[in-house]
Amino acid sequence: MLSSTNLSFTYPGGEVLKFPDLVCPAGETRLLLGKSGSGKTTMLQLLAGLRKPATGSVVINGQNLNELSGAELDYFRGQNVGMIFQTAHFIRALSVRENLAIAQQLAGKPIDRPRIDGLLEELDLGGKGNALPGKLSVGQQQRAAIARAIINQPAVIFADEPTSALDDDNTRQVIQLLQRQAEAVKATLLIVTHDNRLTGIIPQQTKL
Ligand SMILES: Nc1ncnc2c1ncn2[C@@H]1O[C@H](COP(=O)(O)OP(=O)(O)OP(=O)(O)O)[C@@H](O)[C@H]1O
Repeated sequence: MLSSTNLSFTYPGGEVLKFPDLVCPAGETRLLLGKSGSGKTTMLQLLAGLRKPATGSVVINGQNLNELSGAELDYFRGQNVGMIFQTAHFIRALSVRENLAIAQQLAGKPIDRPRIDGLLEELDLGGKGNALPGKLSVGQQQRAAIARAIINQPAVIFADEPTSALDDDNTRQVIQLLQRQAEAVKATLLIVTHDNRLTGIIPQQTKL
């Protein structure tokens, strides 16, 4: 469950950016749409607690993010929020499997090897656990990024342009996987996109 009320933000010297209120139940997939520069990435950063709003509040799973200190917020994010970006960001010197293990440790959880291997298997990466992320194809990297985002069974998954680097086949596959995985852990899935391939298949949409 994710909700936001009265959010606004101002970059130094910039205009006030005001954002629509959101109420996203557990299990919902919603697109965040808007033209370039409208504030999609900024809103995602506010919702994920990566930036502090000038006004307003964000509530994830009953927790108002404004009430958390910096360290508490980092810990809360590790446990409750999964993030996927346009291109995947991994620790390059570590294998795919170790990248997932670190994500579990950062959330204060014990390393769960069977969950890691099961998830990789499910995302068609069963043979790639020992590979370095840089040795994977772009589509495989995006699936590994999905694995890392959901490894801790977050309440909310934020995806910022997750399909813009992918061809049609990989786009369809990645979105289906994301939705299936979000449903499996009953997460809210919020996708920032320009991608017209997604607007036809995901009816819940918020426009900036
Ligand atoms: N770090 C920053 N410092 C100052 N202004 C910024 C910064 N990041 C974004 N902005 C400004 O804030 C506004 C919203 O930017 P944002 O990146 O959130 O838009 P967006 O909708 O995600 O754009 P795009 O689709 O092009 O990625 C823009 O006017 C942008 O110029």
